[in-house]
Amino acid sequence: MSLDVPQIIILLFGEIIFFNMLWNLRLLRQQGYNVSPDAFKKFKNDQGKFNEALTLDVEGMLSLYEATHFRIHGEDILEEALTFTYSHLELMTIQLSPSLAAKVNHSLKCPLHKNIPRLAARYYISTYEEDPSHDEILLLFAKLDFNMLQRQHQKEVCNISKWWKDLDFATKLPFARNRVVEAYFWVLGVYFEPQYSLGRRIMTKVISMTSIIDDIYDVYGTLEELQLFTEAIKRWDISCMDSLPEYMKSCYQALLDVYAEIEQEMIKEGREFCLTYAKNEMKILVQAYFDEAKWYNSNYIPTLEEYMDVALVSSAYRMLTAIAFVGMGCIATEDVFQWLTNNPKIVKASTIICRLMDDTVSNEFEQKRGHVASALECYMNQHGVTKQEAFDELYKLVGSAWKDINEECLNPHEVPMLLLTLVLNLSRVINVLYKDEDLYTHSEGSTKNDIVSLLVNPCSM
Ligand SMILES: CC(C)=CCC/C(C)=C/COP(=O)(O)OP(=O)(O)O
Repeated sequence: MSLDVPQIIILLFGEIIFFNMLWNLRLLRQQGYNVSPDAFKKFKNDQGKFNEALTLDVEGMLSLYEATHFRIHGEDILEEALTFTYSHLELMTIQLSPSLAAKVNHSLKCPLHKNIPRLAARYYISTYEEDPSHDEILLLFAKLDFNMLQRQHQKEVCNISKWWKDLDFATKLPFARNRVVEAYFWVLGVYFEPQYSLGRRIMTKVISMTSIIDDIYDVYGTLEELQLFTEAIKRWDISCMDSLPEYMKSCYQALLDVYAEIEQEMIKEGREFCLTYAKNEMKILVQAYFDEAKWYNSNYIPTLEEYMDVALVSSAYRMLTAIAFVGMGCIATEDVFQWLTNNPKIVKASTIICRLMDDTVSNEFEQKRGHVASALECYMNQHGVTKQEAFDELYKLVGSAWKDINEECLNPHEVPMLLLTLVLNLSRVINVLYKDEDLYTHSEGSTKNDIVSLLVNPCSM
């Protein structure tokens, strides 16, 4: 390989400059500072391509790759940098030491920005330990902190599992998914810090109930039964239980009980106003579930636009955002809930990521079992294209939604960043659970491993 002068300069002196710039971009963007990526232009050659010499610096390439995930709309240079780094890093792994290859593969599979923070921390502790230059004290504190908090998480998940077992849905509703620990894992992705224990309890219970309700609509209920169920939830009154078929009664009762429990907690905090918003989001969600059931029962395939109007709601991510805010204490004011009700861009983006990633990976399984046409079928039917073409188009929409999220996380923010982080974290959970397949429903493989690493195995001391 012949190198030109700028390439040789990069080789000799560039590593430090290269490294610093990449770290800075990621770290500053992470903190909301809108720094420009234009400085990367100097790493391009006369043909406007990234200098091949950069590939000699694997750590630098990895940092550049990680930084590209913070790109916003119009940042073509970061788009090119992503293609450049991804393709080279993928090829390079065979020549690297096993530990560096593992690190690169891990990043390619799940970049830092799109990973669940608690999983990223657990992984980082283990790779940091392997680094011979690690600081012993720092490592010890990191492990102690991880293990102490893990003990708290273990107690929480034990208590929630007891509640779940007492409901006995495994016997009463055997067609439904039984996923309370997976639901808690989902919530750990949203907030893991010790002070959000109540939020985790509330949110895990709501996800577990939503999972059952989703299966009632998707798998089991007849249209007439679903109409009764939808009306009962909209009226939110225990007397409606009499009108429901037997198998729905225990679910309806449990749903009302969960929200009554939330109400008691909110009364203690003087934040009863949350309940109106939280219940309203659940009512809007079940109406969307019912609309999809009607489409399915009449074999109707909507256009993508028509489908998305309903399916973004049925992704449940706006409802879940409201529930996540309920557990955040006084920072989640009534104005914040009002903001959420107006479907802000960042929340819409997270619902797009949730819906499209779910639809593209669950498609075959769900269609075989019987399910409303997914975004894939809607797009294929509307545009007369192949499944792969539809998949590519929908993935572009997911990429665009991530840029919206990144943009909305830049300063200044409409609502506190602490709350926007929950929306970002919800999107990260989807990226982990719905990347290649539906790992929430089929949780026996990598989800089980992730759950074991967060909730069962402490860091070895
Ligand atoms: C985000 C929440 C509330 C999670 C609860 C569990 C759930 C409904 C997962 C999606 O299941 P699915 O893939 O069957 O969803 P859908 O039927 O909407 O495609």
